[in-house]
Amino acid sequence: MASLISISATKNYGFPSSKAVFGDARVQSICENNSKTMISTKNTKTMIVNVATDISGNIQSPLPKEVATDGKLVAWTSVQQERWEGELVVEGEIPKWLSGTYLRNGPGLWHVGDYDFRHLFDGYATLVGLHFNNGKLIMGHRQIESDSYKAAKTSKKLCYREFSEVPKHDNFLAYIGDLANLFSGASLTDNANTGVVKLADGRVVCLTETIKGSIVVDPNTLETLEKFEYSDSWSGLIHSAHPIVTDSEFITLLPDLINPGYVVARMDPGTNERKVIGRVDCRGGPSPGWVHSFPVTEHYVIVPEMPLRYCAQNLLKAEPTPLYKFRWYPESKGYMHVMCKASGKIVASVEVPLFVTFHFINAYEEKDEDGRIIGVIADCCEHNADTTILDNLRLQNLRSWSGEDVLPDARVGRFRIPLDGSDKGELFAALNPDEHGRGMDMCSINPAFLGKPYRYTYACGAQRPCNFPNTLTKIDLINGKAKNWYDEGAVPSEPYFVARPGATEEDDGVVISMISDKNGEGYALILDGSTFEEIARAKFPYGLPYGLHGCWVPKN
Ligand SMILES: CC(=O)/C=C/C=C(C)/C=C/C1=C(C)CCCC1(C)C
Ligand SMILES: CC(/C=C/C=O)=C\C=C\C=O
Ligand SMILES: [Fe+2]
Repeated sequence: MASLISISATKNYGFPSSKAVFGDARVQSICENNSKTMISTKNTKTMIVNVATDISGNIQSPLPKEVATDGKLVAWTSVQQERWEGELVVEGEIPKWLSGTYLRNGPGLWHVGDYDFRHLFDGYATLVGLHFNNGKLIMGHRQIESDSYKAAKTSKKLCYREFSEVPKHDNFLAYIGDLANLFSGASLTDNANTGVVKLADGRVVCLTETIKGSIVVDPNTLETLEKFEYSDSWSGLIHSAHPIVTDSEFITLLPDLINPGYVVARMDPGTNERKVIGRVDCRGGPSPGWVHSFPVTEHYVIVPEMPLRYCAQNLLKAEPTPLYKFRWYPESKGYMHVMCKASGKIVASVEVPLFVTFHFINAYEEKDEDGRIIGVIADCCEHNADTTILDNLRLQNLRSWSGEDVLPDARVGRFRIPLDGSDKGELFAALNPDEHGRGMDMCSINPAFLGKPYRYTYACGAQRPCNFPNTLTKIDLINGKAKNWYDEGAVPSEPYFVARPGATEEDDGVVISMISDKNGEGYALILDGSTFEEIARAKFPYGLPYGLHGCWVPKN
């Protein structure tokens, strides 16, 4: 395993050295000082790794140790150690133009001491970086140093409210205190485990659904730099985990739990100040629908009002409910609202069939022959209005798969929202879901097509039977066809499209994914965006846990 790592050359720090064996590769020397370990191998190359500590603060071996996984999938197993960095051996050829860093964030550590978390979304954030340069690939991973993670490490217990986990109280007074802290936001997690975005001003921010869980990181070292604090006076505690981020724009959606509705806000590059674009009141009740993501078109922000709504009673509960902090309100119906980016005015608000989605894929404006905008198309990974997907993502379910086909069906849900004043919109499958095995989530597109008519999306699909999306799929929304990549027993993470500089075709680029394979190992996979064939892969020193979303930081 370790022999697959070609170790990168660095300067000699001149520390005293000793001999050791590095996996099955002969290590000539290991030099240690406080926090850095320098490892040299026969071929004179050297790698710097940081001394790793586990969640209890115990020093772990700085070396990538043999994976204690009994050769089984590690996608749902806590990361082996706090951090690691080294060069990977590349099989195949990484295009020389691919120059920059792919960052992927996600929950990667699901326990504090002996206590095991229950839901995928509870895990402490693990940031993985793939640094591409001139056909070479250096990988690193590192835990994000949120207050929540640091407090758990120090006190050896859960200290903040995570997605489904709530700290235990010693007595009734402590419980009352915790409730007060829930309303002030003090007890909410800042565990930024959902995604990572590169802002137009260059800052790289890890995010989750709590506003306080926005953390600035260094894309090169993966180091936690500081909290991202908004300088405006918006007092809400939560936001969409997926803002719209481009080289010029940052748009976010703030659900209002007190006066059910959503505030749409923009933040200019170089500032931390959100400025309100507009507000939309909910049409159903009693609270706003969960809004993990939302799409935009060139002129509009699309605000989804999903019948799976935030639920005050469930927020107060100490034990997870089947729908966690949410409740399914089919009688409240589902709606799609269209807000003009320039004026903040609502130009359409339509009732749509019931839907369940985490991720919108893209949206665009439909025009008539005279070029007049007549409607909006908004595509999402839609779970057939079935909320069971949320409970499927419980770790016990993910870890205990015994071969049955238990992944609920999903499709590319396409909303058609008329802009002619009609009060109903449509929702239908954009292509036959069998094309992608009736599994569909964790999507990406060519970012140049954000908000515009587009043809391709990349996502995770299904080869059944399965309990989790297990393929990578390239979907052609014009021809209604999908091409699928599959490695038996493996779990691939979000396929992320990076366009070739100067490309004119929408799918001219590469697709990057990280794979947890059935043997407990893992690798970075590079597919050609056009043919969807593998062009390169590079094995990790050990398998990594599943991660959610990524971003691309080009080398400047
Ligand atoms: C990982 C992921 O995709 C989603 C994470 C969501 C989180 C951490 C949600 C946290 C919440 C609380 C701690 C209380 C308030 C409600 C809610 C936003 C669900
Ligand atoms: C991983 C996932 C759903 C998979 C089901 O098909 C959802 C992740 C949501 C948060 O980012
Ligand atoms: Fe997400």
